[in-house]
Amino acid sequence: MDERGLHRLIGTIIAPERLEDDCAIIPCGDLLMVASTDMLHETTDFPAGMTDWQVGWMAVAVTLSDVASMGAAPGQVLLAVGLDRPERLAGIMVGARDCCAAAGAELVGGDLDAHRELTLVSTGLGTVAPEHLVRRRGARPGDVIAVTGPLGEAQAALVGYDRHRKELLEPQPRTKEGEILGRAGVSAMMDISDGLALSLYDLLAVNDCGFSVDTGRLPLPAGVPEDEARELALYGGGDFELLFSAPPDVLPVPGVEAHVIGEVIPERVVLADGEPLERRGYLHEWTG
Ligand SMILES: Nc1ncnc2c1ncn2[C@@H]1O[C@H](COP(=O)(O)OP(=O)(O)O)[C@@H](O)[C@H]1O
Ligand SMILES: Cc1ncc(C[n+]2csc(CCOP(=O)(O)OP(=O)(O)O)c2C)c(N)n1
Ligand SMILES: [Mg+2]
Ligand SMILES: [Mg+2]
Ligand SMILES: [Mg+2]
Repeated sequence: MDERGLHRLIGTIIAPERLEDDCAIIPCGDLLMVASTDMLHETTDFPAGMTDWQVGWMAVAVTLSDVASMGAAPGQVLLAVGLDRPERLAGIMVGARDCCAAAGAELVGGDLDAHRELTLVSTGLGTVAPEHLVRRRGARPGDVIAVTGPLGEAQAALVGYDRHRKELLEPQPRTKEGEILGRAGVSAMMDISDGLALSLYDLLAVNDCGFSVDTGRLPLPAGVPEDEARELALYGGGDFELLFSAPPDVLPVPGVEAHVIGEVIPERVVLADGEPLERRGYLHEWTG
């Protein structure tokens, strides 16, 4: 069983539309509030050699990336820390604060507990005008598909390409880009935490159309042989670029690096170079 299967179970207990986007969407006066919460663990998310500052940074970055994917402006972050050793706390909190500051967000609260395995849960809030909200649903045939930067760099670092360690350990949430893209009128958006292929299948699940990618157009990690780089770009996790669709005349968007990688098609399939794309990537799994 993997997390997507268990999401279907959650969708029988709370409204399944609640699971369709990277964030929950909550009315907030004339605006909408978006809210994301994400859990990270030492063994699955913090590679050996990572500093405490980087641990705090990453925990905030992953949740602000979800806020950005809705077209929202980042606002507040709360960080719950299940702490294995007290001497780690200061570094973690400073990393979290610095990531908030870099994105224009504020660290306003959290929780603290003793825990055998270092476990961080970050909650991010943002706001957006209803007309600028972007959801995963909304892609239309004829739209282009684009991403905000190179894919596969985090996974490249995990398989030994040390030049990409900074991208793995200090992911940059695309908060500025998300807000600009929301105002520019992109039709659907999400962040790519689990790899491009899985993300395209997540979009497929909530849209009435399909997605066709030209692998020759993927922005690849530098310094990696091309075949391996393409594999990392399609299936590697931990990148945190934004994936979006938009009517072709929306691009280019000033202030946003956008790489067009394909187009939205009427058929409900995900294709790479005209062939069905494998549905695999970074998934939490339960054995037994
Ligand atoms: N245990 C849960 N209970 C309720 N909603 C959940 C739960 N886990 C995930 N979700 C919701 O499902 C959606 C997708 O979550 P997830 O796959 O973690 O997205 P992301 O990769 O963007 O963090 C989000 O809207 C999230 O709030
Ligand atoms: C050991 C290890 N593998 C991979 C990564 C890269 N990475 C960071 S977060 C993440 C996936 C996103 O985490 P998840 O808990 O799935 O969050 P969500 O998709 O809900 O945002 C990955 C693959 C990592 N940091 N450490
Ligand atoms: Mg996401
Ligand atoms: Mg999540
Ligand atoms: Mg994930």
